[in-house]
Order: sequence, then structure tokens, then C-alpha cells
Amino acid sequence: MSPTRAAGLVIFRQSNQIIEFLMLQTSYGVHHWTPPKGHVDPGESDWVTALRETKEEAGLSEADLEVFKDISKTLNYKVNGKPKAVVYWLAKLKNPDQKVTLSHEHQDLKWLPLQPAQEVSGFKDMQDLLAEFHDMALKAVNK
Ligand SMILES: Nc1ncnc2c1ncn2[C@@H]1O[C@H](COP(=O)(O)OP(=O)(O)OP(=O)(O)OP(=O)(O)OC[C@H]2O[C@@H](n3cnc4c(N)ncnc43)[C@H](O)[C@@H]2O)[C@@H](O)[C@H]1O
Repeated sequence: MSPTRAAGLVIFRQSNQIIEFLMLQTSYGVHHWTPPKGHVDPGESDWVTALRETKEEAGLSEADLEVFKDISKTLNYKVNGKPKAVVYWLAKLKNPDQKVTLSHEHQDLKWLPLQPAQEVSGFKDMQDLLAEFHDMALKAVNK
């Protein structure tokens, strides 16, 4: 069975020398928290999906972000028994004070340092991804 595909951006900002990740809480289901992402539409590339979903779910466009196209990771898990693959790229919000605008799909947002972001995500694979991306984000901002 080919996996359902989704794509998104793990967005961070630098606030008082601390890396904070943008996490969104769904307004449906178990109200879980993830970075902005969503299903890949037929004929759409993962990359275009990631940018489209980020705009729809957080109101942020590519111009607002520095996207690290060479830093990506795919999570594979099952939803209702069906495999799902979600590719995330790392991105930095250029203006840390820029407002995030939610769609009806989410009811809350938080900018969280690594450990609290890992806690709200709840899933080991996302926790590991956040840890890896955190290291790379630190390297990027300290270059
Ligand atoms: N329960 C529901 N009730 C009503 N409408 C719903 C609904 N679920 C989806 N929808 C609709 O679907 C739309 C979402 O479409 P999109 O916005 O296009 O797609 P998505 O983010 O990939 O959807 P979803 O939230 O389901 O995915 P996730 O993998 O995080 O989450 C899917 C499952 O995988 C779990 N999960 C998330 N990350 C995981 C991980 N890393 N490892 C294991 N499981 C994980 C989540 O807890 C969740 O149970 C919404 O507009 C909504 O209308």
C-alpha cells in the first residue's frame, strides 16, 4: 500500500538567543500538536505542498522564511492502519515578531523551545526530528 503523503515546514525563530519552534494544535480529533503541514494534493510536489500548507495554516509565505531546502526529514507512521509519510523541511522565520494567523483547522499556536515542543508533540519520531533540527538551527544561526 503506497503511503498517504503530507508535507510541511518545521519553523523556528530566534528569541533571546533561544530557538523556538512553531507548533499548532488541531481544532479537530484529539487536538494534537504538529508543525504546519498537510496532505499532498494530486499532481502537487511535496515542496509546493509544504509552502501551501504553511500559508494556509500559519499565514506565512516563502518570503517570510529562510527555508533550508537541504535540511529535510520524513516521518513514517500509520493513521487508521494506513501508512503515512510526512516530509518536513527546516525553516527560519525572518522577523521573529511576525504574527502567525491560524486557519479553522487549528485552535491554538505556541512558540516553544526544544523540550516543551517535544512534550506537546508527544510522538517519539517527531521528538527526534525536533532534536536534530534544533542542532541544525543552532548551527545556522551561529554561522
Ligand atoms: N479526527 C478528525 N476529525 C475531524 N476532521 C479531521 C480529523 N482528522 C483529520 N481531519 C480533517 O483533515 C484535515 C487535515 O488535512 P490536512 O491539513 O491536509 O492534513 P494533515 O495535517 O496531514 O492531517 P491530520 O491532522 O489528520 O494529520 P496528522 O498526521 O497530524 O494526524 C493524523 C493522526 O496521526 C497522529 N499522529 C500525528 N503525528 C504522528 C506521529 N509523528 N507519529 C504517529 N502518529 C502521529 C495524530 O495524533 C492523528 O491521530 C482537517 O481539515 C480536518 O478537516
